[in-house]
Amino acid sequence: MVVSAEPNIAADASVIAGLDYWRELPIKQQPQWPNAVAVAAASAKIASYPPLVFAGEVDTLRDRLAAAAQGHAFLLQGGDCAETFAGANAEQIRNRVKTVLQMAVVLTYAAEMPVIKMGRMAGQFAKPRSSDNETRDGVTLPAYRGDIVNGYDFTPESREANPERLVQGYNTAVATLNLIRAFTQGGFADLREVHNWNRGFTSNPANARYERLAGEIDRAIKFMSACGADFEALKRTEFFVSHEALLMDYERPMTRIDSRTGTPYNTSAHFVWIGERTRDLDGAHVDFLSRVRNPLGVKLGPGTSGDDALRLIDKLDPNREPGRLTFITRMGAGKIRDALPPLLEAVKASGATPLWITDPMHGNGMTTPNGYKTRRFDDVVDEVKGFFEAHRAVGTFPGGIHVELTGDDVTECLGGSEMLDENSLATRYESLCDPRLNHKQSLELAFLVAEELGRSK
Ligand SMILES: O=C[C@H](O)[C@H](O)COP(=O)(O)O
Ligand SMILES: C=C(OP(=O)(O)O)C(=O)O
Ligand SMILES: [Mn+2]
Repeated sequence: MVVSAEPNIAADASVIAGLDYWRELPIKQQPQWPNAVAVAAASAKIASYPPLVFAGEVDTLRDRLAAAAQGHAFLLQGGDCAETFAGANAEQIRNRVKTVLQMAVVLTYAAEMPVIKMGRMAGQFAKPRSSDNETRDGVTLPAYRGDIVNGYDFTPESREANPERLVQGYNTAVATLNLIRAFTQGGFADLREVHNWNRGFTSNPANARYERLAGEIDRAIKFMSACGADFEALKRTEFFVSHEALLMDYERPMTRIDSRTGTPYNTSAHFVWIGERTRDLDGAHVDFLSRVRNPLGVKLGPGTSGDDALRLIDKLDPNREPGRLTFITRMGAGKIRDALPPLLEAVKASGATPLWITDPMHGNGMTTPNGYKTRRFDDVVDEVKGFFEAHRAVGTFPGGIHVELTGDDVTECLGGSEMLDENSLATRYESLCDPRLNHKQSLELAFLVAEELGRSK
């Protein structure tokens, strides 16, 4: 990746060779591609395309996350469980960006600190699955693994992994990121406008409980305005993109040597994370990601021991670099109060200071009798509360939230102020994988997290 007229710094041959060492290691959750030659051709094509992000932006994000790890910023990470190619249209991208911006205003006010805005966007196309296959009415086909691998339609043709989708994934990520940059740099993110959208939400009698906080923000903005604050600067905002680094035939060709430093960056996103199912210490994903400079996340489920966390730190952040490592805990509302404190204690005792954030979605899944994967809004909120309680008890900083959400009015999660029930799930269930908070549920969560942030001060 040539980024300047400065002399290019080449990577050591051993660094480049190391980027392929994962091929020697056990690997999980990869598709059964029918045609290895076509996969190699697609990966080579992707490798020849421009990076999505510049390494300097990735470094900026690392600095921002370092501030969060030290208790001076809060991370808001959100977006679809599985982005789709069809969903990469102006309206749906706008709604998601808008939702994250609206949540961020509320959280910024409550936390009294910067909120780092990050989408599960522009690359969240590959899914790990509990089962390799899906059976419907006695017919068994490969599971849907995300649009970058195969189609959702339940036919043998659609479910076969198709390497052309790798290139389509790249192109869709490019188009998505381009629009995100346009929205967040071009005036759409204007603080006053975003706050007005929130007034629309709180003026609904169902959300009266949040009216007081919205009123306070209103007064704060009027005060800033009266003082002559530079609202021009507040028309733009930083926005980072992230996804689970799962599909190696995409992640490897997107990894390039930064000409400024001679070190590898995964240029498919600013931030990538390793999922709960692929975080084996001796596995391919951990090895590969240990070699890139991006800030990394690792999902930690309820079975994680203190020792597991410490060994992940040693492997992924041996130099204890501020902002390098984020632990994304996803314990489940019923387990977090028991499972999280010992982890926090063990890591704290080691002297390491990763950023801790909560994913209150993935430990709270359930399936309704009529077959919908869903989550209860109350469980999501309860896990967030348990996260804050655990950090308060141990004296560590609850540094952010990671949520599956959409800006659309879907009916995928139960509850919230609209009180969605099991019968309403069928009305507008669009997720191809896990259920997302809809626009209103997302805003409501932001107001509830704001209350917790207030308590933590
Ligand atoms: O998003 C996370 C996983 O991919 C998802 O929860 C797996 O779902 P499954 O259990 O239906 O395979
Ligand atoms: C697969 C996911 O989560 P986890 O690895 O925590 O199960 C996800 O974030 O969509
Ligand atoms: Mn998910």
